[in-house]
Amino acid sequence: MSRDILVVGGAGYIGSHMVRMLADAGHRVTVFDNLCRGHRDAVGDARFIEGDIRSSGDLQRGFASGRFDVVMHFAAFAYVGESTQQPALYYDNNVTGSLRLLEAMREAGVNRLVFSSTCATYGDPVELPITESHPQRPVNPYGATKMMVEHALRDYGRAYGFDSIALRYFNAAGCDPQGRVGERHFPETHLIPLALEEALRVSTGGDPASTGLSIYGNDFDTVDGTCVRDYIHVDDLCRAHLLAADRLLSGACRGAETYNLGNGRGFSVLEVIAAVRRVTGVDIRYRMGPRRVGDPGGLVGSAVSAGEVLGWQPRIPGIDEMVATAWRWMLANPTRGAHVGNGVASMPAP
Ligand SMILES: NC(=O)c1ccc[n+]([C@@H]2O[C@H](COP(=O)([O-])OP(=O)(O)OC[C@H]3O[C@@H](n4cnc5c(N)ncnc54)[C@H](O)[C@@H]3O)[C@@H](O)[C@H]2O)c1
Ligand SMILES: O=c1ccn([C@@H]2O[C@H](COP(=O)(O)OP(=O)(O)O[C@H]3O[C@H](CO)[C@@H](O)[C@H](O)[C@H]3O)[C@@H](O)[C@H]2O)c(=O)[nH]1
Repeated sequence: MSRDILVVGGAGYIGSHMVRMLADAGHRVTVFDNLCRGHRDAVGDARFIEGDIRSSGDLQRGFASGRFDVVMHFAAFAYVGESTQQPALYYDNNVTGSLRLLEAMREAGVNRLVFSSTCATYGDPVELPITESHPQRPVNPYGATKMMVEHALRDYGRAYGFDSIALRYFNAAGCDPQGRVGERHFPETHLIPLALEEALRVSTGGDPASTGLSIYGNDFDTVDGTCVRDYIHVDDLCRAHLLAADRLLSGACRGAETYNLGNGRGFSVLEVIAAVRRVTGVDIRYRMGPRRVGDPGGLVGSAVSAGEVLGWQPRIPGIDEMVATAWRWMLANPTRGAHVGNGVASMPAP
């Protein structure tokens, strides 16, 4: 059945993949985004409202423009490192912005939300794989902001009959296998696209003075000392959102629920670089650098609950396949649309 879905932050990396998947599934999609880190052309043919979630006025305008069955909320700042340097930016955008969105939803009588949460809410794991009941003790401001929104969702569920599903993603990776959208962060901070940029640079004979990729620490208690993360394909994440929306619409979710989304398998930074070498055939260079503040050593998730309750299973679990989808997109879009990019490090008040 076709539904009206509001995708907040739909011009960003994961959001733009979601927009494609919703449209492919026959839903009517409206995107609300202030384009501070997203791209207007990533939204495709979907209806677009330019607005900031920190502005109640912008949100009222957005909700007045239609009736929405479900809201999917991707809008946030999402860099662990940046959050340790500029926490104010993160509390303002991720917490204040999300609270304004919840209030605007209440005012508009829309009470179904799928929220992008993160494994960064767990902090340093006390046991692996991490299940949803693992203690949440975030070790960086980014994780703290997402945990605060989860708490608000629980309280809204109890008090206001507000139904929500928070999906705690592990590390999003890859691009649309059909090559329609990709990952376009400026500057890029994520490991896989950075390694692929390096492969592209080497294979096209670019800047020989480049020092290559820096690995943030090799003294963690992991298989080879570098950080281990559970990478999950962006389309698998988006499919979980479709299933979560179905669950909300069926009335089966009452209050706030949370599910991990990961593959249950971790890869170290060195193993990711090895995968990038296999896929691209390029011997990319790297150097060992210091740890990045706020990085836990190993994060691997259990997504058993998402399987049991949502019926979700990853379809692209292999690291090489994930990397290959991102590499194909990068080869086809070597500048990643930088001419229409923005990606400013801060943004003005709404
Ligand atoms: N990328 C990952 O590995 C990952 C992992 C776990 C959770 N998440 C979460 O998933 C969501 C999407 O992540 P992403 O990697 O696609 O990020 P992204 O930066 O590519 O996309 C975020 C989008 O939100 C928009 N936005 C930001 N602040 C806004 C505001 N105040 N008002 C309106 N729009 C605003 C940006 O312009 C951008 O289009 C985030 O909430 C992030 O915390 C991401
Ligand atoms: O140049 C680099 C970039 C990253 N890393 C390491 O690679 C791993 C992955 O880093 P990155 O790709 O930056 O992702 P994370 O910092 O793990 O954060 C992502 O994944 C989180 C879930 O784990 C999400 O919540 C965040 O939004 C998302 O940015 C980490 O161990 C980093 O220390 C390096 O060694 N060198």
